[in-house]
Amino acid sequence: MKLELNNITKRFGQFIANDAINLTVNPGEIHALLGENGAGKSTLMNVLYGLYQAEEGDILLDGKKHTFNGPGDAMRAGIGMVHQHFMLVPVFTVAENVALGHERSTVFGKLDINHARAQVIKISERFGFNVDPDAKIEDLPVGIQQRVEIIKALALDAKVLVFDEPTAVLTPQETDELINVMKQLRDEGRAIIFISHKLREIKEIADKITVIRLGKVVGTALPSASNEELASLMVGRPVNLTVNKSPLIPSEIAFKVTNLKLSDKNIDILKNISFSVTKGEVFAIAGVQGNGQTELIEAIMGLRPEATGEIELNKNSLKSLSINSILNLGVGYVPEDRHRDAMVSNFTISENLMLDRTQDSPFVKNGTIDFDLLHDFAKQKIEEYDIRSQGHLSPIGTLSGGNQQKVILAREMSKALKLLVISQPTRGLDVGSIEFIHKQIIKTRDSGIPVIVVSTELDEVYAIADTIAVMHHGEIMGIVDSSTPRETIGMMMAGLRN
Ligand SMILES: Nc1ncnc2c1ncn2[C@@H]1O[C@H](COP(=O)(O)OP(=O)(O)OP(=O)(O)O)[C@@H](O)[C@H]1O
Repeated sequence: MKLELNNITKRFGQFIANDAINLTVNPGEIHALLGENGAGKSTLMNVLYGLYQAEEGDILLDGKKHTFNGPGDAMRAGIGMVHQHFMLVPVFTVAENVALGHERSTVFGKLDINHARAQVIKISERFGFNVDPDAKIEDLPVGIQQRVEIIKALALDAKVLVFDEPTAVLTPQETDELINVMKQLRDEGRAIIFISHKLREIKEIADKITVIRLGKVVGTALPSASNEELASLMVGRPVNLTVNKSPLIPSEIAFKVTNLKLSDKNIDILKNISFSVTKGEVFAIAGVQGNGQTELIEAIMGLRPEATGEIELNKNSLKSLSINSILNLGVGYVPEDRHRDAMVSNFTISENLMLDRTQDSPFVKNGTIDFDLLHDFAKQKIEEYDIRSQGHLSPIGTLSGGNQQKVILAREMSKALKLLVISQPTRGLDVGSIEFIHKQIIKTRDSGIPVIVVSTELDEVYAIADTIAVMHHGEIMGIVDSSTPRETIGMMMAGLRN
């Protein structure tokens, strides 16, 4: 089915998120949408899926005009969406989730779980998905949950499929598998829209690329374009993807973990972890997601009191301190799940910039908040971090994913720091913002602060790390310096000791 979006304009108040956008996607084509954080990609997809109604413009499927008042209309017309944040009901089974939302469709009639189960099995077999129709969503890893979203779309035989940053939360192997599935869907003649900030993936699978900036289409490109060409088309200026940094100056140990152990139901999650970080050092923890990195950071931040071993910052034990006490010591913390742990959606940007700053808060005087000071601070950070929004009083939930991440980074990196702990610093950020955040991390390091970064992106690890530790199955496979070849790191990620 051919999709045409003609002159789509979507406003939020005075703000124009999509400005007369034209996009045509043919059957059997993977069409990538590329654009900076806040460029308007997700908004356009939400218009297509009936979540938003455009003020102007038309949606055409095989030349026929459609109006979608909700996702149900879009789904029935043959549009499927795999969301950035899954829209599944966690306490329901896979089959129940597949049946949900389809209840008014002719395919399912009423909530027909048996039919849904059969569909799950059939589609799983076709794509080699290995998904159990009776498993509960909340018990499944993210990679499998995503497959459920794909099954849900295919159960209604979606002819146009939208993948909005589907690889952001996947392991490299899951990404490769997803890329194969997308190719298979294309070869079956479906029209596919793919949104990603990862130029490598776009170049690997896209047939065409449309670039959006500030709500407008600014150009198209072929997958053969260089990274630099794509980046500058997207950001509107040249982007330098390598960070300049001076060599690590040997210094005293500021942070130390000794024999940290954690187990859950007799399974060892952290096995005797020991490492130290000096002042002014970026210590990166690499590894495939799910090898204990999350739990290690949680233990450091006081969120895993059951862990044994020692954790010290400037020779003071952090063990048995609460997360609040640790934050109040001057630890900046950017958690991996920003929605759950780092922001309050309906609070403004200003209010979110103040969160967690209870004791040392520069914005609180005599027990009251100095709003003028807070708003000035927010305006300054919006400028400095290039946070695209309608101002400091916008609720953070209305910002694009990448811009939400920038607010959290701005808050944590602006504290009087003794230690900075960041998980997946640039997840969901565009290349221009990645360049900026990497520079900020190096600036923090150069001011003598120890920095711990967890990242599943090897490019990122190499761009900023002085020292690299690789985790595998809850263990550190080796601690090496950043001149170590990628192959060695890759072998450690697969479980071989250095
Ligand atoms: N419900 C809303 N209310 C107000 N403004 C909104 C709303 N939804 C989106 N916006 C604004 O529209 C702009 C486009 O956001 P959108 O999420 O489409 O960007 P994006 O290109 O998908 O970015 P990212 O790459 O960061 O996900 C942003 O500036 C955002 O703040």
